[in-house]
Amino acid sequence: MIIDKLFKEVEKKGNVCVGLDSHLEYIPDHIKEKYQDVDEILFQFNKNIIDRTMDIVPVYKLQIAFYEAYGIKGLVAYKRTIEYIRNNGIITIGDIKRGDIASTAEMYAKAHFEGDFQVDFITLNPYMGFDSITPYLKYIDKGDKGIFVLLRTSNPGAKDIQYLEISSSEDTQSKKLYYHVGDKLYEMGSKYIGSCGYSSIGAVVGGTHRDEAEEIRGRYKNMFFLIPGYGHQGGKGEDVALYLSDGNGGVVNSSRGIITAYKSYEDGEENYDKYARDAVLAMKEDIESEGRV
Ligand SMILES: O=c1ccn([C@@H]2O[C@H](COP(=O)(O)O)[C@@H](O)[C@H]2O)c(=O)[nH]1
Repeated sequence: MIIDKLFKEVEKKGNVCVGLDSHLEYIPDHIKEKYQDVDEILFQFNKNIIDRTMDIVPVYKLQIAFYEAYGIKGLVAYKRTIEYIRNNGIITIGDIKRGDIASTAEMYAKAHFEGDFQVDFITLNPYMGFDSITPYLKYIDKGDKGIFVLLRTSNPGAKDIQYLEISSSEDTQSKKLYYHVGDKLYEMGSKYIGSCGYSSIGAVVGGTHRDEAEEIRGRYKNMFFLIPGYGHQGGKGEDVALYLSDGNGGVVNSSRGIITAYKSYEDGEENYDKYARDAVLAMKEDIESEGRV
C-alpha cells in the first residue's frame, strides 16, 4: 500500500516534506534569464531543488494553485515536476484541496489519480460531506493511492468554523467540528490500514497549533498526518513533533521556508538549491532533536 511506502521512506529519510510552491517571484533571475517559457523556468527551478534534496526527502508536495496561476504552461510544469519526482521513485502529494458532489468528485479523482496529473496522494476538503470523499475510495482500494483530508488547518481562520462545538444525532455530548470530521475519517480509514499500522486515509493537521496536538495524536493512532505550517507560518520542531509517533506517523511540510531559504544569503541566487538542502537538513535536525515521541 502507498502508506507503507511513505512510512518506509520516512524511516529512512526523516519527516520533511518539501513544498514546491514555486511562485515566479521566488525564482532567481539567472533561471528566468536562461529559459524563456514559464513551464521551463518553473520545471528547471524545481528539478534543481529535487536533485539536491531527494536523498533526504521522503515526499514532495505541490500546491497546484502555484501552477494554475500560470495557465496552461504552469500546468505543464506541474505535470513535468510530478513525473520527474515519481520517475525517481519518490512520493508526490498533489495539494488540490478538492471537495464537491460525488459525480464531480469522480472526475477529480480521475484527473489526479490517472493521466497527466497523476500523483500518489491528494488533499481533500471534507466540508461538503463524506459523499464528496467516497468517489476516491476505489483508487485507495487498489492500494497505490492515498488521501489527506483537511481536519484542522494551520491558518488563524481555522478557529472560525473547525473549532465550533456541535453535537450530532449520534453523540450525546458536543465536540469540536474537526473531531466529528476526524472520527468519521478514522472509521473510513480502518479499511485501508497497511502493514505499517497507518491508513492510506490520512489527515491534514496544522503544525501551528500545539494545544490539541497530543489529543489529536492519541485519538487517531492509525492516522498518518500531513502537517503544514512549519517555518513561515510559525510552527517549530517542538510543535510539529507532538503530532508524530515514534518519529513516524506524519510528514511536516515547509514550502517558502525551503525554496526561498537562499534569499538570506549574499551568494544565494546562484546556490539556491544548496540553501534549500541546508534548510531541509536544519528542519530535519529541529524535528529530530525533539526525540522520537
Ligand atoms: O492547513 C493547511 C493546509 C495546507 N497548507 C498548504 O501548505 C503549504 C504551506 O506553505 P508555507 O510556505 O510552508 O507556509 C501551502 O501550500 C499551503 O497551501 C497550509 O499551509 N495549511
